[in-house]
Amino acid sequence: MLRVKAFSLAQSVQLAAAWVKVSSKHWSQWAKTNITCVQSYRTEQNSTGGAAYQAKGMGEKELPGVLICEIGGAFGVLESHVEFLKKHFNLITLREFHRNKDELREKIKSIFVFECRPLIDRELLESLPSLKVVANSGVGVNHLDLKLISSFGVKVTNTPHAVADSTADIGMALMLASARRLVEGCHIATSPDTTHFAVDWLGVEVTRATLGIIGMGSIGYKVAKRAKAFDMNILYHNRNRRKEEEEQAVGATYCRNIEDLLQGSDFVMLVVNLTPETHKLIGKRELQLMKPTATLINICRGAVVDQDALVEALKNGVIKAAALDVTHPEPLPRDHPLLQLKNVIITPHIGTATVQALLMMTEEAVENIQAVLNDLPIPSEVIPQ
Ligand SMILES: O=C(O)C(=O)CO
Repeated sequence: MLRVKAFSLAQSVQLAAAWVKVSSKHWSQWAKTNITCVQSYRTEQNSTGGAAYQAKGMGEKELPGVLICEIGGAFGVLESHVEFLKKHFNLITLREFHRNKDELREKIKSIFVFECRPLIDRELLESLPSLKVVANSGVGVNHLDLKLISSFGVKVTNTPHAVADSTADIGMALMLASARRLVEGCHIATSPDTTHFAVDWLGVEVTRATLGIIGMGSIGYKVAKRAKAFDMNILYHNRNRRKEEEEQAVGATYCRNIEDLLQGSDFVMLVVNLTPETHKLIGKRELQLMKPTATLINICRGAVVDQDALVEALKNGVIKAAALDVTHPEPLPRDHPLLQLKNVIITPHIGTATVQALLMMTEEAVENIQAVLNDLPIPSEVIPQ
């Protein structure tokens, strides 16, 4: 289980005060820097209220070392983010580190994790005596061994705010696409065999339908906001109940029992962290509780669903359809039964695949690292429990 710290208004004020205190204390150190707040995505409820510091003109003093996997490629830092990162850090790739361990090991204060890389194992942690923080670019940290990392006195941070809008959008896109059978429609419209438009099926409307959201963190709440605009009835289940005013703002009803949510929803959307507790949270029993007309939407992690049970439920009409941005594994083997089913839509884990989200993730990760290195309150720390 993990807990993510989000800042309240009072904490944000505290953060600002702490920042002023620290920055004046270390003013000579910072005097040559021009610090600009680059964040624009934390203006709403749920926001950290923290600031991302874009430091300019720091060339004269040595920048803190941050270990990255590589630049470019599937698991590397995006080329377009390199200049921004270089304003804050001395970027050291894993390859450079292995080539020049003796000189670099003391210099590396943080690791920037992008798309699960670099792999943070005991060997790497033991070789980095000055390491203070592992900054994950993304919200899910199931690829990190939180206990192991914390046993080295190293903090872990993530970027729940940067990912929230884009991931909520994918949830809505999948729900609408499944309800209106967009993929089949697209196929008919573009197929070379189509001579006239003959659609022998109908979709359903999401308007006034009931959406059950399992997991009401930053992303779940953004989904609820969007669903409210579609006049949906909203049920939600979360470990911690939201404040009454937050529930009212989106018209969401809390279900203490997941069973009530499953039985009452036309669409069930999964937005939880993957932890031992949520592994296969949706199995045969849970699918059987859902309406035969219901659709399951997964935008968190594939392993939250028992996929064998899902295949059976979809084949046997236990539920109507599934729309999945995540599977286990990714991608699925090409002969996986989920890929053969007509009532399934699968996208390749694109919850945060937008220009804006990726940039904000990098900014939020930088903000977290800066906070740890400067002993400021950390906007998004992940605490192992
Ligand atoms: O932020 C994350 O954890 C993601 O999975 C991005 O889609």
